[in-house]
Amino acid sequence: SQHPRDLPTRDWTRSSWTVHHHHHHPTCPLPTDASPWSLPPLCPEPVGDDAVGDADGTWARPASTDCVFTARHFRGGQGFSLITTPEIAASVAGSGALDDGDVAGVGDSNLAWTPAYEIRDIPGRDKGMTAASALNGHEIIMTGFPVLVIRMDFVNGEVFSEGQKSSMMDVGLRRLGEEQWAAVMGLAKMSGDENVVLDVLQTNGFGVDVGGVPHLALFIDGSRVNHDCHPNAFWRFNSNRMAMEIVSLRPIQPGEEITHSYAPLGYPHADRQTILQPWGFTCTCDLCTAPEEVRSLSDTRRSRLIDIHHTLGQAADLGDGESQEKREKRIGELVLEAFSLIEQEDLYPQLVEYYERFARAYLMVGDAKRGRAFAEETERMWLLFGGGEEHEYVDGLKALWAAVKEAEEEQDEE
Ligand SMILES: C[S@@+](CC[C@H](N)C(=O)[O-])C[C@H]1O[C@@H](n2cnc3c(N)ncnc32)[C@H](O)[C@@H]1O
Repeated sequence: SQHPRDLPTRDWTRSSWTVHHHHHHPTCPLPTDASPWSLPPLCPEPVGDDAVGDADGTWARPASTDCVFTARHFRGGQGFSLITTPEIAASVAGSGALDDGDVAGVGDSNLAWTPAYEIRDIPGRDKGMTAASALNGHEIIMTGFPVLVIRMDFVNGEVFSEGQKSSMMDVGLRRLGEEQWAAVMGLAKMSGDENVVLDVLQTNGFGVDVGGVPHLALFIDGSRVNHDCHPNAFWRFNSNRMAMEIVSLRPIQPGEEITHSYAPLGYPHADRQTILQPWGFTCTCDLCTAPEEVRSLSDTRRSRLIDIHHTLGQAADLGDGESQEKREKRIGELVLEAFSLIEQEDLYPQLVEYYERFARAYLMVGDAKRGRAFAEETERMWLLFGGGEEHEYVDGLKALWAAVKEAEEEQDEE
């Protein structure tokens, strides 16, 4: 994990949803028609340091070894290549995530539709995304579909040699045609790695979950969004639709640059720099270039907010031996202070996480009523930021509601 310490902040800008298998096909095609892959998967025999071969020279490819899968027709011909295990590829194919039928904006002939954004030159940052017209808060600015999705362990592991990885990535992209190849090669690169596709992926990849497993996803337009520590947008990924959305956090003026934070929100300056190191740039956003006294005030507030998060996580020990009333009062003070800090730092998206902290702190000292109230707020924020009922924290919320019910039952018994 990139987190420099045990920090509370959920990374809204790097969020993702996992594949749920509740897609319904309107028709029942023959099994042989069901495969979305337009080419046979490419499954080379791994020769990396961690590849397993048999001593007697015979070799059987382990079932969970990565292959290159390609769907050329994906999203009206954009095309899509996936480097992952056959099991995960089968779950993606079976979930209907690659069908174009019910994906808005694909395949319909609404020529009057114009995107809400433009890709433009931004001084000092090469290219960036700007608003084509005025936007409200919580508007979907862009829906993007990946050209390439690669299993993280394939990239980081040593089952395949570096040469094999490089050629598998090349093949995956080449199979999408000259236009997509050129578009990807034109994206920002930072490391100068001789595996150019890997360099592009490290500079522009979005960490997403597919089949509950970490993958890196590459989007052409989505790659042009620059980082800001006080962003006006965030992104989310829905693996049921293989779609990434960039969503406004607040009203945006026409021509204003659209940004999201590559790092989780809420960290002080030094931590942010550490987190951003893998991207290889020094952040020039307003918060990072603010006068020293402004920045240090912001850092103080952020550090204090993180402290409160830790303290509330151990609310069971808070004012040990004190009366329940005193402990609830102490929690109430910390909750109010956290609210004020979140407002001053404009960390509104962080509330989704802090509300759960507040709920759990109250439950820990046996205050089921306040616990329930903050659980409701947590759920409301998840629906808002997750984009509806299909958000990624469904299981987490179930656990939270179970804890609320347990506390309520205990109270009834008293
Ligand atoms: C994912 S790309 C963003 C789009 C990029 N500007 C382009 O022209 O394709 C990431 C790169 O953009 C630049 N960048 C993004 N946010 C920045 C920021 N806040 N300050 C300085 N450079 C930034 C860095 O060069 C970084 O490696």
